[in-house]
Amino acid sequence: MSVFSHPPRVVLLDIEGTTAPVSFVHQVLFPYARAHLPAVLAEQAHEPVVRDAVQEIARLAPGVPPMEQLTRWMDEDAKVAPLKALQGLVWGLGYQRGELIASLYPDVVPELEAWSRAGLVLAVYSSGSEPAQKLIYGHTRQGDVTPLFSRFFDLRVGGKKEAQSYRNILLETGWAPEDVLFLSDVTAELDAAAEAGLQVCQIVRPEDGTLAGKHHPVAATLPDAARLFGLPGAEPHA
Ligand SMILES: CSCCC(=O)C(=O)COP(=O)(O)O
Ligand SMILES: [Mg+2]
Repeated sequence: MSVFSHPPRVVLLDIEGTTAPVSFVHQVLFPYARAHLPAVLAEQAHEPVVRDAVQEIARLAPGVPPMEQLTRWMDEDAKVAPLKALQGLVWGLGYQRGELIASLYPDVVPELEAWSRAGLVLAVYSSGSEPAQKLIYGHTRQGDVTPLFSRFFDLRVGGKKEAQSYRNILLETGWAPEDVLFLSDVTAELDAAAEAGLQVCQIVRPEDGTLAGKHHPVAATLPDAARLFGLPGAEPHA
């Protein structure tokens, strides 16, 4: 039974650590981007995504060679738009060549399908660029699951640790804050979303070694979150 009085109508989902294993992002996606970025930057300099990213790098880090700055950001796991745009471009090539296939936690697709069937609105908010989000959900081991999602939000609405970003999402969609449940593994993101009035739940995946915070409800899987928040589930609720 739910301990919450207002069942959410919208579920906004983080990706890394919430729907996709941290190990997949850090041991497969990030190294793939690191290996292929220099060639893509050199060979596709004329592409608008590359041109815009290089311009933005020059604005953010004047005088630093683009690849040097990108390497710094990758070392820091910085969530910056030009890096995220270029990583998305590289991953696109990887999925196209059949060198990448996206891994999601096993509970994710069945649960999202159950939520979608029940009429919940599903949306993504990740630091990964919108094209990168569509790629990951478009190339999962279970096939293309992008149709489950109505909206895709990335750093263009702002950083995930800032309350204003969540307010921007509410403004853009017209969603009422209390109707939206935000799921993430990162407590600072949940703090920001809660400040904007959203309902929040931390996804603490034991296999990722995520540490549970003290201030928000915690669930180990999406079905656990469904039980906590009174959402319909793929698994019958006890
Ligand atoms: C689109 S999958 C790669 C996600 C990514 O680049 C990243 O930095 C993780 O961000 P998230 O906000 O999903 O934790
Ligand atoms: Mg995350």
